[in-house]
Amino acid sequence: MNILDKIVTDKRKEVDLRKSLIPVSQLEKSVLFDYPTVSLTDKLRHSETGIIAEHKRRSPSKSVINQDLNVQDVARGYEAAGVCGMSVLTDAKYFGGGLDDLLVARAAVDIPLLRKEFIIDEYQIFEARAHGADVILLIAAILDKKKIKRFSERAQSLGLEVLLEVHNEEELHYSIMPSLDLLGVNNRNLKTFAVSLETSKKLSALIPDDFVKISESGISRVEAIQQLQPYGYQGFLIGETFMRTQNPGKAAGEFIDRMVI
Ligand SMILES: O=C(O)c1ccccc1NCC(=O)[C@H](O)[C@H](O)COP(=O)(O)O
Repeated sequence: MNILDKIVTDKRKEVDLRKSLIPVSQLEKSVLFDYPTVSLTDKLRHSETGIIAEHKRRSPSKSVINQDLNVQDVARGYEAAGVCGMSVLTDAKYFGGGLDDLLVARAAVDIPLLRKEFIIDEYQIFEARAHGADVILLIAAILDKKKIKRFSERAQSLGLEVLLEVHNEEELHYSIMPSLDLLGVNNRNLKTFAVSLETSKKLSALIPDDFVKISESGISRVEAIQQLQPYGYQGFLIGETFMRTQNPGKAAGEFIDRMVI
């Protein structure tokens, strides 16, 4: 079993339990459920830098990254740095996150928030809305075409934007559809953990121009972004590079300063 299979197997059990504890009708009563959302797509289209900064305590590929920080400080630091959006990992078992992290970030900042999660059930989209997300992630590698359509339409009906993540040409072919807002290419092979910016470069020409393109994972230097921009990428998802430091907001600010010189 590869890591994605393991995560999905555990996620199924977790989601079934959560559903039995908190019904959708209760999520719909959350104060945040009807709050206006903020568009990450618009922010990225009008940004010169396009940074989406992630809150990530640990990961299957790197184990512990940084468990000592306070999500509120990280979120405020990222916002002050001028990032376009923040990605909040909500998986507990493999990434040390949780839905509470999303709530704390929502209370702290106004920038668009991405719920970074392994979504396998519509229920998780209602959870995302109820906990203050503006955008959800759908990972093509763990969904079929029917589910991508159903989940993305559901998300948009709730006022959320949808970031679809792909890793290869095959995923791109079956998953592109009008109910998506953003197309992300993950440079990390989630089966082997090998990271290569070539994946973003190779797939860029296959992504229709009407989608905002995001390159995800393995970005540690401004030069990487300068290499990717000519391929049409307007968004860059960065986690470890910022989270390894004691002050991720400061690290993001310094990174952005180097981009605009
Ligand atoms: O990061 C991992 O090890 C990982 C393993 C299995 C599934 C997903 C994984 N990461 C999720 C992400 O997509 C990244 O957190 C995100 O793109 C930021 O990547 P990085 O800048 O390399 O931390």
